[in-house]
Parts: sequence; C-alpha cells; structure tokens
Amino acid sequence: MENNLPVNVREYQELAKKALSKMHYDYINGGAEDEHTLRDNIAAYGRILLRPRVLVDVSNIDMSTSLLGYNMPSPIIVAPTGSHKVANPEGEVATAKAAASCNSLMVLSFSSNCRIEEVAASCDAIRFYQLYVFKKRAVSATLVRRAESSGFKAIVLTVDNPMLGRRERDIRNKMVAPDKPNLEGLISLENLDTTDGSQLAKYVRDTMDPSLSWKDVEWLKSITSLPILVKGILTAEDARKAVEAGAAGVIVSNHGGRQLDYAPATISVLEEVVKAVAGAVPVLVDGGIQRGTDVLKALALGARAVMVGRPVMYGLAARGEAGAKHVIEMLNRELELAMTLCGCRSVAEITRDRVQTEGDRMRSLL
Ligand SMILES: Cc1cc2nc3c(=O)[nH]c(=O)nc-3n(C[C@H](O)[C@H](O)[C@H](O)COP(=O)(O)O)c2cc1C
Ligand SMILES: CCCCCCCCCCC(=O)C(=O)O
Repeated sequence: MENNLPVNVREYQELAKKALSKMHYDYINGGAEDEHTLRDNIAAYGRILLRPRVLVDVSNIDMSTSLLGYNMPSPIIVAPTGSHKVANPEGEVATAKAAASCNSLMVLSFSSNCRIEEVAASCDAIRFYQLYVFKKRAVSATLVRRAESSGFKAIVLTVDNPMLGRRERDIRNKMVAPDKPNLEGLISLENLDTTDGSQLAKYVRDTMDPSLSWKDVEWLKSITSLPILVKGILTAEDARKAVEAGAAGVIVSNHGGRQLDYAPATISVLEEVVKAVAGAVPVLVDGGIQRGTDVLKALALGARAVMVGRPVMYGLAARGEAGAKHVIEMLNRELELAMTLCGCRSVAEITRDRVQTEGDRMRSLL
C-alpha cells in the first residue's frame, strides 16, 4: 500500500470506503434526502471551464494568501467536520497534526471526538473553532471560552443547522452518535434512542436552538473578542446581513449537501455573494472541492480561500494522519500545477477572466 499511494481524492474515497463500516462511511460520504445538492456541489465544478493564458513566466508560483491577518502558504483550509474518530482512532489530533505539518489552517468542529484542549496541545498551528448555538446558551459560551483559552483565533458560527437535514443513510443505518468529550458535564447525552433512526437527528433536535437569528450573532460578539465567520450563507441577502451583523468573514456553504437538499451548488452562488459583500470581508467557500482546478475556479470567482471536508476525512480513514496530510499536499500540488498551466503566478493573478461559467456561455449566445 505505502508503495502504491492513491494519486487523487477519489482514490482516497475508495480506500476509505473499504476501511470503514457502512454506517461510518455513509455518515461521512452521505447527504440529505435525494442527495441532489451533494452531487451537484461536485458536478457544478465540472461545468466551469478554465481560460489559460500562455507564454507567462511561470517558473515561480506563489500560492500564499492571508485570512484575518494570518498568512497561509495556500488558500486551502481544513473544514470543520465532526467525529474524526469514526475515521481513525486518533481522531482530530491526527487531523490537526496533518494540517499543522502542511502549515494549513484547520477549523475544529464543535462535535469533535477529541477535547479542544487536547487538539490545541497536540501541535502548534493557527486554528479556528466552529460553533453551533445550543438552546442552553451557557454551553456555547463555555465552548467559546475554552477555544479562546486554547489559542483558537476565530469562531466559525455555523448557521445552516437549525434542525439536522434528513440524512436517509444515517436513518437507515441507525447512526450511533460517537462520544463527545467536550460536552461532558455540559449537556446530558442520555436518551439518545434511535426510534427516529439516526441518533444525530434526535440529538440536534433536543439540544440545538432552532430560534437562532441574526441577533444571536450580536450575542456571540458580546461574549468573545474573537472574529466571527458566518458559515452557511447561500444568498446575497444573507451575505449583506452577515456583514451588517459584524461578521469578519462569510463562508458560502450548504454543509456539503447534508442539510437542505436542492440548495444550490456552492460554486454557483459564490459570485452573487462576493458581489453583495463588495470586499467588506473575505468570502470563503466549501462543498465539492476535490481538485486543485476546483480551488482555482473558486478563487477566480472571488473566494479568498476554500475549505475541504470529506477529502481530508477520506485521507484520515484510509491512512490516518499520513493520509490526511497526503490529501492536503496533493490538493496543494494540484493547485500549484493548475496555476502554472493557467499562467497565474500568484493568487492575485487568479482573476475572473480565467474561468468560463455556464452563465458566461449563455450570455455569449445572446
Ligand atoms: C462527516 C462530516 C461532518 C461534518 N460536521 C460538521 C460540523 O460539525 N460543523 C460544521 O459546521 N460543518 C460540518 N460539516 C460540513 C463541512 O464543514 C463542510 O461544509 C462540507 O464538508 C464541505 O463539503 P465537502 O465535504 O464536499 O468538502 C461536516 C461534513 C461532513 C462530511
Ligand atoms: C452524542 C452527541 C452527538 C452530537 C452529534 C451532533 C451532530 C451534529 C452534526 C455534525 C454535522 O454538522 C454533520 O454531521 O454534518
């Protein structure tokens, strides 16, 4: 195996499928209901073509960028995904080490299987913390305080999860909620029966606050001095509201197709959000990114950075920390090559004219 490493994310996905139980592979890989959005997140990248420029001196490619004042060697960030111990017994500590060894920023999920403090102590890196707002606000406030004192640099507030999307694979598999040591002593995890199928759906229904609204972003601002990025924005209207509410960044995300099925593919609404935000704050995007060319397309359409979820989990499931690291490295190398072949020497040179969208093609016919 070690002599015959996967050469792309899809091969890691196949290895992950072999390595995991059906219940755990389905939890990672699956989406909501018909899984239309899950598929379209990927397919929409296939509908965007590249417009390379040639005879540019591309002997030096600089992929570096910055986010909220932090320098990053590449615009690829590890998205917050829960329950890494379903992929590997080392859990988020392995992922954090993989990200740190690539100097990549990682967003730690509130639903990690490793404690916040354990992840922070495992290696030095810039990390952000992802938060859901619980009915019991004190639980969220405690998690924020622990993230702050563990050196996390920003809060990513996920807002597309007032109820869990209907993930039919999890329902069928009666998905068992993995341990959540961060929540010990904060929230009771008893009575997680599976009469409705997935324990996760019941857990979210019992504990998360569906009344969450824009005023709660103000509440969050009042309890932390960390910058807040709002994750789960899909429209220009909400992007403007996020900026008005004081967000330090907007993340275009449909939760990897796991929440509202038939929500648009994220790459198809990125430009609308970027225009609405008008440079006030950085815009990030996630969902369906599996190739360096996908990253280039997202940057050309205005993203400051991208986040990858499943690909890193597949790497972790297939080969532990080494696999997660290899996935990040592969995506970085693919981006470098895509920039080279498109004639972009820096991320600043990845401009709108490097891509041709379906909309561009339709307009050119008018
Ligand atoms: C297994 C799994 C768990 C996830 N858990 C979280 C989570 O705890 N918090 C969150 O904000 N998003 C979560 N997400 C969504 C990701 O942050 C991200 O939006 C999505 O995975 C991006 O799509 P991709 O997997 O195609 O890269 C999860 C996604 C997956 C696949
Ligand atoms: C025993 C507590 C289990 C808590 C699990 C909550 C699942 C939240 C959903 C994570 C997520 O965003 C996703 O899977 O997607």
